[in-house]
Amino acid sequence: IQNLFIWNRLFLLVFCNSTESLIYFSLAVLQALEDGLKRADADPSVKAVTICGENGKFSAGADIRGFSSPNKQGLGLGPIVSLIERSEKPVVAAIEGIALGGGLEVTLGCHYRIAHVQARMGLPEVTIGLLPGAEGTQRLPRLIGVPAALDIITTGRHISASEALKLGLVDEVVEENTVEAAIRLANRLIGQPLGHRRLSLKPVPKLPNMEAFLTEALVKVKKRAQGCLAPELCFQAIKAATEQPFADGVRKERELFNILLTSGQAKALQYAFFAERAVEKWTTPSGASWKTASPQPIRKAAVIGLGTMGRGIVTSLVKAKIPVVALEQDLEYLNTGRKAVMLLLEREAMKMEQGGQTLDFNNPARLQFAVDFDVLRDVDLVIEAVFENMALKKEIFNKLSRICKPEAFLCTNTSALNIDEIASVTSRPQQVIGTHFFSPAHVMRLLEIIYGRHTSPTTIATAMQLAKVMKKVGVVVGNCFGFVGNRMMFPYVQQAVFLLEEGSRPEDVDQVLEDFGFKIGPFRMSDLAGLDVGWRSRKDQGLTGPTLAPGTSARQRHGYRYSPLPDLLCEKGRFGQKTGKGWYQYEKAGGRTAKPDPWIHSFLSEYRDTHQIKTRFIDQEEILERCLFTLINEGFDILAEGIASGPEHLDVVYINGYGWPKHRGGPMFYASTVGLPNILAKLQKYSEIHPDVPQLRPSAFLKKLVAMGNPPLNDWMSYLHRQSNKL
Ligand SMILES: CC/C=C\C/C=C/C(=O)SCCNC(=O)CCNC(=O)[C@H](O)C(C)(C)COP(=O)(O)OP(=O)(O)OC[C@H]1O[C@@H](n2cnc3c(N)ncnc32)[C@H](O)[C@@H]1OP(=O)(O)O
Repeated sequence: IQNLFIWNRLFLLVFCNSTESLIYFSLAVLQALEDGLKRADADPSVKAVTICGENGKFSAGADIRGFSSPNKQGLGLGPIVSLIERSEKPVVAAIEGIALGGGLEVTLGCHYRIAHVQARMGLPEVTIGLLPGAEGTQRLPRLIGVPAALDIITTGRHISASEALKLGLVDEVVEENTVEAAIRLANRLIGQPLGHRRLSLKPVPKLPNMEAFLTEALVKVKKRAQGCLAPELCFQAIKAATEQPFADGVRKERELFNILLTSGQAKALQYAFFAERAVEKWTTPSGASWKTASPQPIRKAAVIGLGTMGRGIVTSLVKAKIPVVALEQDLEYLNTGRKAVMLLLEREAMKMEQGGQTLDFNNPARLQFAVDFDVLRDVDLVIEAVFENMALKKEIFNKLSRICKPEAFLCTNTSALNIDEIASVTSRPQQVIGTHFFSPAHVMRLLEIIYGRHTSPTTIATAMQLAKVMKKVGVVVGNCFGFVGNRMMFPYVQQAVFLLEEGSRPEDVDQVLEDFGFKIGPFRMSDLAGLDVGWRSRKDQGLTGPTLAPGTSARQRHGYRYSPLPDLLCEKGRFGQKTGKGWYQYEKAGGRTAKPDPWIHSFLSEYRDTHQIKTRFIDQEEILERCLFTLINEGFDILAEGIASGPEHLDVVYINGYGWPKHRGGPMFYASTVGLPNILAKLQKYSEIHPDVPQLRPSAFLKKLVAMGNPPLNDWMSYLHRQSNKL
């Protein structure tokens, strides 16, 4: 696993691992590192040591899977870092590619660090629910000071070599061969004193107002953490470095690390890390798979429609360096859209400049605006992003099918519409695919990729590749109303509204779900998205509006419970933030600060009186269970129907597109922690109380899993013998 060379009085320790392209520490690597260091120390012919990675990558840190294995790999790294630091012979780290987590902590034990100009460094442990537990929380503040260490450790962000140089994290940045530069430096250092380079012996640089700084920093860390434990414990470990000698700080670090390691949050976050990577390996029930399908190159793309979604999609494509044509129906819409896109791009360019990057968008070869479909003749891929109207989308796709070159891919940005119906008006249904972006599209990471009955594996692979280039998480799902995300969202929002009928207020329901960890509760979310969006869809479905059959009961549709509350609000022009009033009131139309609205409270009382609904007190447990368990229940149906190929797909969708708290691992992971028998029992209870709500009736798949003894989440799919896509 490790190559050790004695070469010209220099000991070269090379991390390498024959089976993985990334080097992460297994027990064997740690053991070899320790043995190598001891050998170098004991051999009088060795005068200096250089540590580097194989194949141009230093190390991705500890093997994350090891944290949930019984012998907890990686936990022995701290003493090895100390061993490096104590070495009487100069040790130089040659950082190429990445040095993350334990990888970077190893370099902190080294006496000098040289990085390649393209190297990235970071301590991302916080993102997997941990802290840098190999003495990193004690060494980093000593090296670069408390504010910078706090930022790097509590956010887990990666930093570039040039930033690392500015911060003093590395001593030198080189453009050529890093290992040779490190060897040269190590040779120069032979016989030089090393005491001042041992970080454990250095004091933490003082700040004139350390106490006030830490108090303020803690408030910020907690606010950003939104219920996640790791950032705060990272903070505590760094604080210990400012207050205690190194050895005591290390003891505190270990204590805090163990709290995190045994917390459910670390497990959930590590599950989320692997889930995100698992969804890249997509498959469909018909046997198409990432293994056999190859993406086609996208050299030029087009976006049709410059509304909110289109603007964000254009911005994402420009940022991904894909030349793009932005198309609108007429010059007036085009000019409005162009202004909005340019504004977004200017803001993005400013953000990127702060990170030392540039964004070129004033070049017509990169970004072109047009009203004529003829400009689409040479594009490789079109993303249609007009509003949700089947007739309009079909008209556009028919036109695209005639104008675009035969090999061009046609994508529709839709949140619920039938991909097959849209594809049916083209002569190339195999190249039609749904790409459901989330608003704002240049910010949100999720891209739901929906294959239709005829979509080819190449088309899916191309859409997935596009997601990757746009730095999004693509999740391949089947075609059904609402796909995965919105389909699971419908029962959740529906329960939230039913709870209002029964006695809750919007702010009560939102509070419970925000305390659970959602970024915003269902009512704040509806106000943000606009209540008119759902209203239009319900009118299209004939659930409300002029097409509703006369005499239809106000609170029933097709024999099931229905709440007209959102329709009534829309009829009063309360569309949410955009009109300054929705489930909440806002300071003005377009305002962002939601305030509970006494008008809504009396409107709800009147409504309950009119429909003779007895108001009752609804506790937090019921709010949480009814909202979350119906969402999860729908998830089990989705899995049973083969709309998604595993629970991790649903979890990745929810974490990246719906503000589900990542430290709870996603809805299906959460279900596995609550226990499927508990979920089933609660759904049965609520379903008996509300027999007219089919969404509360437990999914057959959930029942089956409980009957099979509540197997672990990894095994769920093996209990489905045959998957079939409903559409
Ligand atoms: C008491 C002492 C305690 C602790 C000491 C040390 C703690 C740690 O070091 S914790 C680990 C810290 N490191 C990380 O969090 C890095 C995680 N990895 C990444 O961020 C990325 O993988 C990457 C930036 C390193 C590379 O990104 P990319 O090139 O996009 O590749 P992938 O993400 O697709 O990864 C490829 C492949 O490798 C697996 N993998 C990556 N890092 C780890 C790891 N640290 N442990 C285990 N596995 C890792 C990843 O899952 C992919 O696997 P598959 O190909 O099977 O999907």
